[in-house]
Amino acid sequence: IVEQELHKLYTLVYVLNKDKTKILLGLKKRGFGKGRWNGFGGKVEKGETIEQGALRELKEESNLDAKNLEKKGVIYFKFEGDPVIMDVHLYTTTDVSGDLIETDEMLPKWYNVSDLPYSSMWPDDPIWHPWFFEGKIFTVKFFFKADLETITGYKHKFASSV
Ligand SMILES: Nc1nc(SCCc2ccccc2)c2[nH]cnc2n1
Repeated sequence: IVEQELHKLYTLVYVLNKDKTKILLGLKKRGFGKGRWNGFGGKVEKGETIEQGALRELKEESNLDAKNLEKKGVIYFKFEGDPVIMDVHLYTTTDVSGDLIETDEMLPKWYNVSDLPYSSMWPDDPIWHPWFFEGKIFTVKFFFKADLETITGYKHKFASSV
């Protein structure tokens, strides 16, 4: 029998300053990824596009409105024992308005891109961040153990620049 893969859509938005020396991260205060610094994002809901979901999550979690989002790729996460693959659609923006606030989801903080708190971030981040900061557009799939900590493998592709 052909086993169908189950996918669930998510977004992840990174706000950078104009000269891309600083990046806005949020410390997740509850739920999935609690205790880790990350971009802003979450589930894409019924009736919204992926991009609308990204804008909504950024607003809900930081109070920032992004004028436009730049698509950087998709990161797929497969966790051992869980049939559902997470499709995390990755965006950046340098064009935001609104007053940054702490929400019950996220504690925001600006970091120098050269000095990110990787020991308190997801273990895959240092693997794909270099591609991301080099402006590459990529897809990458990570295989995790059920501990949400151990990466057993990954494979990636770069989008053709054409
Ligand atoms: N950087 C990063 N982000 C995520 S989830 C981001 C999307 C999300 C999903 C659910 C709630 C809020 C946000 C990761 N998962 C496994 N490694 C990971 N790395």
